[in-house]
Amino acid sequence: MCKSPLHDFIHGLPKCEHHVHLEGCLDPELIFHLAARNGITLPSPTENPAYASIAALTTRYEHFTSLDDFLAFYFEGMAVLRTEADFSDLAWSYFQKAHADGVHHAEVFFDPQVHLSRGVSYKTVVDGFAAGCKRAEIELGLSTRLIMCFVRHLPVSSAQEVYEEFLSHEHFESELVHGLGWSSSEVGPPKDMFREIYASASAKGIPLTAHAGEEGDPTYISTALELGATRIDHGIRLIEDPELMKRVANEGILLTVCPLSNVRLRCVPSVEHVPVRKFLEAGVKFSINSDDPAYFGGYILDNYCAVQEAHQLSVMEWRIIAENSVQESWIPDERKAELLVLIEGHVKKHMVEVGV
Ligand code: HPA
Ligand SMILES: [Zn+2]
Repeated sequence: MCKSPLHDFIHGLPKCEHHVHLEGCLDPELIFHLAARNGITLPSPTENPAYASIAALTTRYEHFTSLDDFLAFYFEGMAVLRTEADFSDLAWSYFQKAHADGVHHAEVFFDPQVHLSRGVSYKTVVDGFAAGCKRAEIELGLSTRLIMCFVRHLPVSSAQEVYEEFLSHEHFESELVHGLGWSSSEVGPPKDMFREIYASASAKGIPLTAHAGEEGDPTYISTALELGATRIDHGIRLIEDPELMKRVANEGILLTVCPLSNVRLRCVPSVEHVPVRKFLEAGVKFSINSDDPAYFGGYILDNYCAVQEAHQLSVMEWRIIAENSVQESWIPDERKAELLVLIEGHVKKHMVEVGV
């Protein structure tokens, strides 16, 4: 909870989340619990003292030194997920928290390559996550979308395999998996490593996004756009290239900004340095998201609150953020219209309460 007089308004503001990795919702307690349930040996504390206890692991997460330092824990942690129930329980626990934070629509990432590499099938992963999504739609009234991410630290051939599996499944036809993205290590592997896959997916009209401009410079963003991404995950380093920033604003490309993630991964020294105001002034559309909430110290409302404490936004600025989040969601116009009505009603109610 933040100290802002707008806290209740921000809490109740209808939100869309576009950048959350379901595997990033696996908190230390659940890691230890699932390791025991599935008979999986976590790294021994002599190998890595962070695994000495739930408390030690939680404390270690407060000291990531970079994206890759975090990713080592993230990929190690997800090894405890084995059964369809593990995946559906994890998704359901995220959706309950998101719902409590005022989320009405959530587009959620998952990383099948990493699960396949340890013998868990694509079907187990997708069926489990999809069951969690369905439950959230029925029991909580959320709309949801699954976005499959390719990871940049594994060979392109592994991404190609999972892309073919995605195309061959009924999931593709039924749009159970709605869009594609890429994530993992940014600086190091070739910027355009997914060129062929993105060209093929673009030609099929599949919505595409990409992690870029988190640690990497703005050329990572321009490369992602050149390859067909119509949305950019993170993108905070866009402010270093004013010309590209104009293009992103003119084309209405959404940045899915994750303030607490940026601080924990040392991309910025504090939330004050996340260029929220510069983006608002330049007309760049962005949403505010949690990324890997179990690792970065907060879910979506914590991120909204951190932005409010750092940037003191007005009701009208929050309205713009909320409306842009709806407009750039990958949902039909009718659903957008429903969500825009909710936002308008929420703003009006607030105005009446404060006597404006
Ligand atoms: O913030 C991130 N960046 C890149 N890859 C990721 N995978 C999970 N979270 C992230
Ligand atoms: Zn991410």
